[in-house]
Amino acid sequence: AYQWPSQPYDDLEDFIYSGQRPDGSSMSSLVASCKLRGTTNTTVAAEWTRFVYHDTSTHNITDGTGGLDGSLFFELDRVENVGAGMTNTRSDFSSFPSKYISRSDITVIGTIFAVAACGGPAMQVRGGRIDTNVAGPYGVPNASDTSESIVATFAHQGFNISEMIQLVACGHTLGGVRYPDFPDVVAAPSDTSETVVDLFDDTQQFDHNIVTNYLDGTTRDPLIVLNQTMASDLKVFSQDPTNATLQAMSSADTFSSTCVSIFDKMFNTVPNGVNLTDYIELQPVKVGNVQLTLGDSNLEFQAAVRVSTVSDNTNISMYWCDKYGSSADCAGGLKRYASPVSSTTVGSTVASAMGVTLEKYQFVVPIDADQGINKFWFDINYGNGTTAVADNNGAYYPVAQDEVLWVPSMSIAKSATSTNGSWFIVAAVKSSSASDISGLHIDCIGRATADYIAVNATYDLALNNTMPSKLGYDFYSVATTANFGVTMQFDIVAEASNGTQWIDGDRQAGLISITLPAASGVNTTTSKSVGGSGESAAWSWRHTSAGWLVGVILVVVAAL
Ligand code: HEM
Repeated sequence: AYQWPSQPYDDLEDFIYSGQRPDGSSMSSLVASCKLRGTTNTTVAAEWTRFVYHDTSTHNITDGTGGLDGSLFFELDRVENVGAGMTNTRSDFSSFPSKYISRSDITVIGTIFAVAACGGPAMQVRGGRIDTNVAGPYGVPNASDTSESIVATFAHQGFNISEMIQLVACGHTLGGVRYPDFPDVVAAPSDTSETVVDLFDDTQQFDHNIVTNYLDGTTRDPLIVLNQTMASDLKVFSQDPTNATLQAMSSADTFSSTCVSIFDKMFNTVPNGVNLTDYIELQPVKVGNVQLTLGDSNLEFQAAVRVSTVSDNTNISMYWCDKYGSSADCAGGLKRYASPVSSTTVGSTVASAMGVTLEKYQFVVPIDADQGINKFWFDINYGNGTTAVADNNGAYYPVAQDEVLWVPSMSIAKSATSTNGSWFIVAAVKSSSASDISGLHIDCIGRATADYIAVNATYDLALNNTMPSKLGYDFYSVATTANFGVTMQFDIVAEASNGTQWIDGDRQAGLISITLPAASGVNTTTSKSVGGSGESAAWSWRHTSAGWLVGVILVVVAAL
């Protein structure tokens, strides 16, 4: 069962289903509602879907090289990749790769956002693709290629004739062919400064019209009915003279299920040696944005919990145990709890296609430095008679350490207008441990760079005497110098002389300038029952009404 924390799963899951980066910038919204690209009559979704196939195309099934590895980002000057759609897509994707989500993962996730945005199925994908930083071999078929050459090219990529037909039909249900990129196919409009896209079928939707129109002879597909030298879809489809492959995908349902399975094969076309993650499933309750840091007069703890299928009556509380003092680890049953400071509706086009609504509840609470926090969990009252406790399968959500903490409020974001500027990073180290610490550094990575190449760098932090100690912490800082691009993620690592390491991991420099709402008030309870869900510090059960019943029985048995 899924357990938090779990990278890269956590970041992939949240990006796929929330559709956005941790700082709120949404990739999914770029394609939502099957949006048209600018003033053209093709869609952003179509451009993104063409892009994924062209990255796949460098795969060589014989020696296992190439495939989805992000090489396409360096191949757009090739004739096989001509078209404004390709450069638009590269630019759309460029700010979203992150520590655990590669450029090639973004390319795949972009396609599932695209398909779902245009009424297609919600597809599940894996993560873990590894990017190359150089162009790969040539490999995309050109419309002018002979039938034999097109078949051989797909075979080289690992697709047989029927899979080739399926892949082309599933791709060419979206978008079309544009003048001026393909003047040999599409006739020039009267005003040649315009972009005209001749669509493959009459709809912008991800639907089976591309198939039925071909089968009943009404197709308008420009790669079938226009310039016959360039009639690549005709060359592809007529490899099966009986049309059995297209017949088998000529209903809405069979088209959808065939495309899910052939796209899955395409998405998993990666170089040998790349181990993809499991399929990334939606977690009904997902914890994120967890951070313990220093506020003005207290420590401050933040966490967000994303919950599906909530209503206006849904009520959520965060509970936690102290780390120090007489109530450490909820001794005596003492728990603290607070309400969220805000909530936001999130959700990618994939979540919408699944019919799921997602709400992210943000918690910000003051923590007394003498009490600390060692674990937290959530009590959810859905408001419809159902309650649940989200406690990480009984393990609770741990707060790993408080020896070294990032302080975003004292750190400084690089200038928004400069791509080159540095981030000023401040870490707080417990004064009681400071003398024991033999090394303090940050390991940084930026993947959203101007040249698409990940930048890694490590910096030592030095004691900053201009920042007086407070709340039992000393302050250390460093100004980064490498050009990490739009966002940077880092781990702060402190090493004690006895070899112990304390890590404040997976911090996001992109969160520096984000102002959080004021902290909520903190309540305290020693009651065994939390919010009617039967939760207690000593034991817990997570299952809604049935869990509550089991809880009542256990309480009765315990009382006897
Ligand atoms: C024989 C193989 C293929 C050939 C020769 C071919 C050729 C083309 C051409 C010439 C265009 C017009 C591009 C433009 O004007 O920007 C196009 C568009 C497109 N292709 Fe393919 N294609 C092939 C296979 C595929 C596959 C396998 C997929 C995806 C699975 C795909 C997805 C798309 C999409 C979505 C568009 C529309 C792009 C837009 O509207 O901007 N194609 N294709």
